[in-house]
Amino acid sequence: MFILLEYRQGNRVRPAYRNSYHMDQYQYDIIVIGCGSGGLSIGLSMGTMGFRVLMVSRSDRDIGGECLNDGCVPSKSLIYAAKSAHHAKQAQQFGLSLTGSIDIEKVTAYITNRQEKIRTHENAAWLREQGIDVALGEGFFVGKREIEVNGTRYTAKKIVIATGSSPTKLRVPGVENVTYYDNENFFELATLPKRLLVVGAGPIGMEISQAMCRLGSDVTLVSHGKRALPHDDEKVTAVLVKRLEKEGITFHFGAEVSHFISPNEAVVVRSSGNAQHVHFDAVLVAVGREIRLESLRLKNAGIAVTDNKIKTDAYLRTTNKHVFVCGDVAGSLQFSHAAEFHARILLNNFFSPFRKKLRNDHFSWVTFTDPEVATFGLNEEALNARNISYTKLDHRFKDDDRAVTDDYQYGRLILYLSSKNLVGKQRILGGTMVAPNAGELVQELILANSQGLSINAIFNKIYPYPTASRINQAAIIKWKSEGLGPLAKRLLHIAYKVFS
Ligand SMILES: Cc1cc2nc3c(=O)[nH]c(=O)nc-3n(C[C@H](O)[C@H](O)[C@H](O)COP(=O)(O)OP(=O)(O)OC[C@H]3O[C@@H](n4cnc5c(N)ncnc54)[C@H](O)[C@@H]3O)c2cc1C
Ligand SMILES: NC(=O)c1ccc[n+]([C@@H]2O[C@H](COP(=O)([O-])OP(=O)(O)OC[C@H]3O[C@@H](n4cnc5c(N)ncnc54)[C@H](O)[C@@H]3O)[C@@H](O)[C@H]2O)c1
Repeated sequence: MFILLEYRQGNRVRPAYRNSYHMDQYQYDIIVIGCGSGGLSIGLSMGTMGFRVLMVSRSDRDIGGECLNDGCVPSKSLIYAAKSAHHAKQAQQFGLSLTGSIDIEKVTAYITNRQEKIRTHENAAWLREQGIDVALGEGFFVGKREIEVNGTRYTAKKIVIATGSSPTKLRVPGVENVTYYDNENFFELATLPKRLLVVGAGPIGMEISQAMCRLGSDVTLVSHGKRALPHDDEKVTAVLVKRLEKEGITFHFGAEVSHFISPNEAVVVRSSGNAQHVHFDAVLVAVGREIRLESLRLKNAGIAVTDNKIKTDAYLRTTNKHVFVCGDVAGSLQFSHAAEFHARILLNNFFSPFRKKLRNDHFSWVTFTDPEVATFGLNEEALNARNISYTKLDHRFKDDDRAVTDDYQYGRLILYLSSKNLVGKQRILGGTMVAPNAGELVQELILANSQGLSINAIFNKIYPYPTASRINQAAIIKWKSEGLGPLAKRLLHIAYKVFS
């Protein structure tokens, strides 16, 4: 029933018609507060269907949200620049000689240029061309179905809050004296910090640490957690950490910055109590996200908040039945595609009597380090918690021909398979991979997982040799052949005698 617009691909959309059926009691059919990944998905889809849509953004530059302005797009552009530099250095083993060093201003210019390309279809004028009204300013509630922006009030049948999240600040003594970055100012770097201290080993800390190390910074990473990427499989993240250590990053896990002695010196204390001094020129803080709700004046709309989170039901509906949440502000998984997924659920529920709940059982994410870490479906903890029986495949890449030619024999794929059902069908319940381009390699596994396909869909597929994704089939073939018992082998021998 609904069309989810692929706005990031720059499709031009014009409403096929403006709806003739107006709910004149309200100025708009829908108001969306926040024009990031979630808000744009909802607003553009509703606009395409001819509904009267008002989108609210703090400013024109804020359209595109964190993903375009301070998140995915600048970080992936930075990673691309760093990867190019890394590959050039790698080519020295084949006789190429390199001179010179990275010009960070050129890297920053590249990042800005990529953002501007996307901004051509993520800005107020473009949205208005699509027939969507845009109000620029901080939006807040003044009633159950009414908001105010810059002194003007607007009403709508439904309102969606898609206001995102903000970086958690590091609050330790002396922090006010250091050169402090988080994702909101990091991508405008004017100079390359010679020594960069990164706090936090989540996806931001890991992706940016590697990129900056490859661009020439001496990177030290300090993280509370005992390991990197706490939401991914430990065995897989250990492979990544080993690779990054080889590239020159120093890790301090189970540790925190207790205080800064000077603008260039931090005291790092391990959970054992041992303290160590770390010297740096700049600090990048990536210790998670906060949801800021004060400015929305939610009380005016009867929207309840618990533990600084908007109270919602499984359908992303707040305690005000006309108001919904979408994206990071929902306080669930915080990714651009999670925000798009929320938008799909809301759009479905706006138009269908068969309402969908938010369920993350088939969700996936990728950390864009090199190698990438890709995770999808249910992990071991979730399977055990739900008492689901499973078989675990732990497949190494050491004998994979493509891993040999392209030098990534360290790769690893973990898959969780269901038990056979009554007709002998086995499904992929979840998995994780660490390898170059793992995010692309697992796509067929994600399809099998989300569509409930049998593992035979992978087993029977003909893969061109030597595509990297043959590893998915290799894991299943290896497991099936190891499972051949004496009886099965005997039957095969008999069949061979009889039929050949
Ligand atoms: C460095 C970094 C890298 C990332 N990389 C990835 C990645 O590779 N892949 C991925 O899937 N995710 C990634 N993410 C996460 C992703 O950026 C977010 O999950 C996503 O942008 C959230 O979208 P959203 O629509 O919920 O919120 P946002 O994109 O934050 O949009 C919210 C918008 O609402 C506006 N707003 C807030 N309050 C108001 C108000 N009262 N009135 C008007 N406007 C308001 C804000 O200014 C903002 O423009 C990354 C994040 C960071 C920080
Ligand atoms: N590739 C991607 O999809 C991608 C990339 C970047 C960000 N994101 C999204 O953005 C979110 C935020 O990323 P993030 O990396 O900031 O957060 P995170 O919550 O994922 O990780 C925070 C890290 O900081 C550590 N930490 C917390 N407090 C600390 C302290 N005081 N001292 C030292 N370490 C501390 C934690 O142990 C953890 O390692 C992610 O959860 C993800 O949803 C996604």
